[in-house]
Amino acid sequence: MLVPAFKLIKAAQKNHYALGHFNINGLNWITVYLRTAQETNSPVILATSDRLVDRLGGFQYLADVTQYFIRELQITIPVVLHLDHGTSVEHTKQAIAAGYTSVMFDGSKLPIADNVRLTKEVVDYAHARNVSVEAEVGAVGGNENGIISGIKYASVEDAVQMKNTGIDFLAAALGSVHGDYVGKPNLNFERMQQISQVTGLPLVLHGASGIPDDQIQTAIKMGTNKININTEINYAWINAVRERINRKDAGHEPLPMLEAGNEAIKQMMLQKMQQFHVLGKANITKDKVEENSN
Ligand SMILES: O=C(O)C[C@@H](O)[C@H](O)C(=O)COP(=O)(O)O
Ligand SMILES: [Zn+2]
Repeated sequence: MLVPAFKLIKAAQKNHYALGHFNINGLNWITVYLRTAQETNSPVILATSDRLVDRLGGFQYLADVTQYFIRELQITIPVVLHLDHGTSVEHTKQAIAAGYTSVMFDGSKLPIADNVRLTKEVVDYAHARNVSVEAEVGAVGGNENGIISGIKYASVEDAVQMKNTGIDFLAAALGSVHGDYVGKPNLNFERMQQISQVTGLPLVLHGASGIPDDQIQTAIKMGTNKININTEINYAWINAVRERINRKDAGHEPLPMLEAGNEAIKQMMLQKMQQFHVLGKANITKDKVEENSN
């Protein structure tokens, strides 16, 4: 069942766990995520990063193929199809028109006034169509050739301004980095808790690959209810496929190689969902979804 994130994120907030947000990098990712979430009776967020949407086939293809697999694989757990790091208001509208049930508008590179104004436009458009919205304040860092740059810690004031747009969840950047960390992550948990308490919003942790378990647990305690994972899943896939290809008996059939990658995605996803305490939580959220779907 494809659903918006409204009820799922509220259930996570109320019950102190985090939804897993897993990025799609090809069709295999979609089927493995759906099957693993179904097998474990867990709600799941499938996300496509705006920077990759065209290369993956476009919004309509991604929405249609996800719906197709949900039907064919008889998936009954709640599934959110989310636009990750939407780069423009126009793209969030295109994703919604294609059937995405949740969108992120990423205005983190803009001055806060512009970020707030454009996010509000997205919220008005999305909510009128029963689609949930994530926004970002501060900026998540990036790793470019081993050099970390672009980290900007979110302020409480910016978070409050963003809350007033009516968003459903907030990526308050507090020291996390997309891709590999150099040294230890330096997250500001005190600010995280403050933003959570002052805004009352469920928080989103981007760049969660490579963050040690104790910090993930602290983030959940401080109000994080959605955790984004991409890099670690991709490394798991790459390493498994590489190992399978390099075997002496590798042969020439691509499928066993891809299947080794699928299994690695599954194991990493399971590990993350266990860490986020979301395993088996589909019923809490499913009841809420059904209760509120009219
Ligand atoms: O790579 C993308 O474009 C998606 C990621 O930014 C995702 O939103 C995310 O935050 C995952 O972080 P990672 O696990 O450090 O790649
Ligand atoms: Zn991200």
